Amino acid sequence: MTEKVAVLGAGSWGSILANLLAENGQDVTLWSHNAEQVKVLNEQHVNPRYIKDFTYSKRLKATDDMQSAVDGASVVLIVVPTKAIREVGGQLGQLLSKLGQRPLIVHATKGLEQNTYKRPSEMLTEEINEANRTDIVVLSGPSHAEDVARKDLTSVTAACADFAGAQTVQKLFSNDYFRVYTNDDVIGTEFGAALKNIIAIGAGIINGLGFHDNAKAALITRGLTEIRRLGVAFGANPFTFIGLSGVGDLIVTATSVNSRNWRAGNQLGQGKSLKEVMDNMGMIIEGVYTTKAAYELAQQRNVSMPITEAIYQVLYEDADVKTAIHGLMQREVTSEVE
Ligand SMILES: NC(=O)C1=CN([C@@H]2O[C@H](COP(=O)(O)OP(=O)(O)OC[C@H]3O[C@@H](n4cnc5c(N)ncnc54)[C@H](OP(=O)(O)O)[C@@H]3O)[C@@H](O)[C@H]2O)C=CC1
Ligand SMILES: O=C(CO)COP(=O)(O)O
Repeated sequence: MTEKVAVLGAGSWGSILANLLAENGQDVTLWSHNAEQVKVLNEQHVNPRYIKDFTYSKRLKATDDMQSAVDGASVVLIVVPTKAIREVGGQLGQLLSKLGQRPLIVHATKGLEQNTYKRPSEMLTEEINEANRTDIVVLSGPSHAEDVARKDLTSVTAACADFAGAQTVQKLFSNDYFRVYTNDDVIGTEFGAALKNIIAIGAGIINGLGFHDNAKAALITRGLTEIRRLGVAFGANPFTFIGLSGVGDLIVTATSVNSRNWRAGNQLGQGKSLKEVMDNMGMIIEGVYTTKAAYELAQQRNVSMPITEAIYQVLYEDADVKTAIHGLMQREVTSEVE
């Protein structure tokens, strides 16, 4: 059955997920707040600022009018950076209330809100009335937009407390190159998604400093331990962290030159300033913001996250990268298994 889907956010990931759904035969409208980008998408089927050398499906329509995208949609997919979730979610909530609609809400955003430390699904719960949504589903996992664009084989997770919601998303997105698993652990899925970006920055720093595979493997493994620690403190299922939205996403982000977080860390390791790195990226580097949120949250909850703390010192306290990484090796020795 063809579903009417609205995709809100036309950056790298939103535009490629919208394209995938259009290719799957869904009736998709992609909303962007940028009228010029919409014109180019509709007339030339390209989105060069975000995905280079790629032609989008002619089935995909774009608009800068959120109401026309959302009107009649049974599914709304939100793919904007964490810092824009409240604004876009709030606009959506008002529209759905005005239109009297109750769609399935899906999001693919990876981060935690500054100061409140809320997960994207918590923000959406607050911004969209219960009467105007069925379930909220999180779509997450190892999935670089560039790889999905070229139809590399990709597997991800659809997480929802209600199995039916996760299953709807599974059916909607799955095809012969994009395989969706279900999970009922929304908390673990969102913590894994947000926190892996911190470790990816660390892995980039390690590379930029000239360290090799041993250091990378150790950072990823111990990084996963502290991601799990914080997630479990908030009620996550520990097994989620050995799944696609946990270690899967950590591997793809902490080992790939396609990762914006890894590239940011790599440049920091090579001696560039954070400002220089952020000015040049042109796309969201979620890990920079998540590091601050996770560091503060870990302090508040008394959860040990030494790698996050070291990255925080580099990003926010102007610590020397080399000293911060060596500091991790000089801590008191301890047991691996908790
Ligand atoms: N890229 C990827 O491979 C993947 C990304 N993600 C996650 O998806 C989320 C989005 O990332 P991604 O698409 O890569 O980011 P990009 O930086 O590529 O694009 C962000 C998009 O959001 C738009 N946007 C930003 N603020 C607002 C706002 N207030 N209102 C409306 N639109 C806004 C931007 O518009 P403008 O052009 O005007 O700035 C842009 O179109 C992130 O949380 C990321 O971690 C998840 C999996 C894979
Ligand atoms: O989340 C991602 C892949 O799963 C994208 O990571 P980056 O934002 O680091 O590019």
